[in-house]
Amino acid sequence: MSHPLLDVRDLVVRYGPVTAVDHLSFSVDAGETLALNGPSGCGKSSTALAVLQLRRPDAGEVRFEGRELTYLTERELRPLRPRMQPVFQDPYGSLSPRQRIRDAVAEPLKVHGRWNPANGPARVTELLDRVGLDPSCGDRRPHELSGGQCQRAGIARALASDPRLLVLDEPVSALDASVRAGVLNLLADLQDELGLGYLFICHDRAVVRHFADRVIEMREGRPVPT
Ligand SMILES: Nc1ncnc2c1ncn2[C@@H]1O[C@H](COP(=O)(O)OP(=O)(O)OP(=O)(O)O)[C@@H](O)[C@H]1O
Repeated sequence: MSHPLLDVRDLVVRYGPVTAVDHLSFSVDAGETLALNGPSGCGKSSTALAVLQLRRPDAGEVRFEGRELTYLTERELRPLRPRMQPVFQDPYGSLSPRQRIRDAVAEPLKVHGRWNPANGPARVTELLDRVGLDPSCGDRRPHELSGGQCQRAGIARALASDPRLLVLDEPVSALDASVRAGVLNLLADLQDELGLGYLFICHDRAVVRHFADRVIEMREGRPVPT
């Protein structure tokens, strides 16, 4: 039986007395972009963290490729984590400042036991090329790249794990308007090519309308009619 790539039912995230996500349900298919849109504090990032199981939800179900994640231990989650990758807002903050870009992109291959000294370096160069970065960028550190280049490097690192779902938490919000379109076009091309599902979190309604197949408008942890 076919199932959505990601199926979230009645998700609840609380921080003490604050209910950040209040019985939210949605699904994302392969090759589809679902956007969560809404003002600061409406629960978008809390939803992203709960989907990724980086913060365990207080209630609800998160099914990824048909498998319920909320009951799994960290050990059981480990083999699934490469398949659902985050891309965060701050391109500099999501890469280690001392690590060369080439090593940052190679790291997931090494961690997941897919590094082969014979073709690993070529795979890294291929990933850099796929996100529109010159191979020379691989020798630099994050602060030696522009914000847009750095975000592309973060996307290359996410792709190194061969993900099926990208959780994109405000991926272009820290970028100048002039480089935003380039990164969004890259994400659209990657989706077409690889059939990736995107959970796209963005407070900018114009960007969301342009980029997403479907939009959930959120207020206070809940969907509101658009
Ligand atoms: N670690 C935390 N501890 C306590 N409260 C938190 C924590 N993280 C988020 N919150 C609260 O949960 C609610 C939802 O926050 P969340 O960051 O998920 O919203 P958001 O829509 O992503 O906002 P932003 O765009 O500003 O990041 C807010 O009221 C916020 O103050």
